[in-house]
Amino acid sequence: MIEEQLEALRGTLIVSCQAYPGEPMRDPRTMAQIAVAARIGGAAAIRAQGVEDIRAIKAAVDVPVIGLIKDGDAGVFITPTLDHCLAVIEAGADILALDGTTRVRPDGRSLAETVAAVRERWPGPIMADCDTVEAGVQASAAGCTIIGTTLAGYTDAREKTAGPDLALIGELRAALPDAFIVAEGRIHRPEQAAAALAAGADAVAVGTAITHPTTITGWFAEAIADA
Ligand SMILES: CC(=O)N[C@H](C=O)[C@@H](O)[C@H](O)[C@H](O)COP(=O)(O)O
Repeated sequence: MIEEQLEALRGTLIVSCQAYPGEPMRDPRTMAQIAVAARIGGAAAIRAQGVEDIRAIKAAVDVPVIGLIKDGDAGVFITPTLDHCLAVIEAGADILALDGTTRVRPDGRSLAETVAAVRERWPGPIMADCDTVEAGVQASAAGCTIIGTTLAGYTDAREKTAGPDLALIGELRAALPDAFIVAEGRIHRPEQAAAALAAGADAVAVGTAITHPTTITGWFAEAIADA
């Protein structure tokens, strides 16, 4: 079952549809419309934040929804505790995404304990948002189904690369030949998505460059100001 779900994602584009606290598009209906637009454009899965967005997007698209809950923006903040995991599952996500780093989690559980507790209740795919090779290896050993580079450059462990961390993708592929690896983070141009696959990723997740107009507008405004 999980194998079939992964095969359907191999070589595809995942689109992350998220608006941040206080932003004008922070509305589940808006996020669902963006998700449908991304689906029409070719997204094979949608990544969504928060119980309400997960529910709204699940009802609107016919592709898997990767669900997470962000709590805060420092330390462990992507689906940081078991309770957050259970809320994502309860909201109907097809794939559970959670922090996959080796850092201490707010509820005191390790990643392995969290995954084991989820597994007592739910058999679906789990995506670990990792920052290093060590984190990816640990997450894979803990039973996570998908290893993402989501947090590379967002912890103290690695420099933040300007584009995707292609070196980490290659290192993860070498360390985990059989893992399903998703390249995520700072993929801003189509050729970077292709490069991430060439570096060893099985699928590519893009957020900002497709679904965050404030940032995209800023890129253009800055280029004009500097011209
Ligand atoms: C670090 C963190 O909080 N990443 C979040 C994870 O869900 C999102 O804010 C990103 O938009 C997502 O990972 C996609 O990445 P990018 O927007 O760079 O294409």
